[in-house]
Amino acid sequence: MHVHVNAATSVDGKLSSRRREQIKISGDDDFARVDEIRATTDAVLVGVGTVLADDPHLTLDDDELVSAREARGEPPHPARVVADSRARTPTDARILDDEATTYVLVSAAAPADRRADLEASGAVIVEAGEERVSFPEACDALEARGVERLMVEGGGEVIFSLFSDGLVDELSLYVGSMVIGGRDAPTLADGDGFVADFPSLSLRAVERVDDGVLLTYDC
Ligand SMILES: NC(=O)C1=CN([C@@H]2O[C@H](COP(=O)(O)OP(=O)(O)OC[C@H]3O[C@@H](n4cnc5c(N)ncnc54)[C@H](OP(=O)(O)O)[C@@H]3O)[C@@H](O)[C@H]2O)C=CC1
Ligand SMILES: Nc1nc(O)c(N)c(N[C@@H]2O[C@H](COP(=O)(O)O)[C@@H](O)[C@H]2O)n1
Repeated sequence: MHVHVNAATSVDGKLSSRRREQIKISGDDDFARVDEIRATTDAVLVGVGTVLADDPHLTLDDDELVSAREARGEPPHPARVVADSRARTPTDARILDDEATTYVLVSAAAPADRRADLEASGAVIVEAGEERVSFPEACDALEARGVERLMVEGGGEVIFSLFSDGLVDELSLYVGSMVIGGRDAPTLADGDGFVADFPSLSLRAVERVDDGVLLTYDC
């Protein structure tokens, strides 16, 4: 499986503010670029923190990209995936509408009633891990369901775990020209942080996009 992480940060590396509310960091051209990456993937993954904070939809905005996928014999939108160890995703979350398949990755510790509620709301439950979602197991389970190309849109907890598990193949990072600040504001890679064996990336491209910079790395 190819795992492509895409995110937008402020100059100081923040994904959003300390209020953990969605902030428009990207400009129009960068959002169009994100749509194009989504269009080439089989599934788009976020953590439950992003679902609770942003209530994202994770489908394609551009109808021409939808038509091109259909012409290739693919579903109109990539599947949506949420890493949600205890099945906390709200049943009225936008990712649970019927526009695309939605996988909810849970751990063995997820309560049975919450799993049933999410299944009744259209989710496909995939168990991977004991207390917390195990991404290596989850990737195998998604691959068995036909997901070869996985895009990850955040947030910082999930991105850290994927780097920690050595699962990231590619990173595209849009750095917008704003300062957000805040010691408690989420950053590109949160979690416990590394103290040794820091993942070292290989810079492939640097490009000006909108009023910011797009950095592309092989990982
Ligand atoms: N600018 C940008 O590009 C983006 C910004 N954001 C912003 O980021 C913030 C949300 O980020 P964040 O709070 O880090 O949330 P995440 O989206 O990273 O979700 C974190 C949650 O995912 C669950 N999870 C399940 N398995 C794992 C695992 N193996 N490793 C890590 N987490 C796991 C955990 O909850 P549990 O234990 O219950 O499973 C955890 O609390 C919001 O403010 C949002 O607006 C988000 C995406 C993109
Ligand atoms: N690329 C990018 N730039 C920003 O400025 C952002 N705030 C985000 N956030 C991500 O986009 C998701 C919203 O997706 P929908 O438009 O609802 O499909 C959000 O949840 C973050 O993952 N991304």
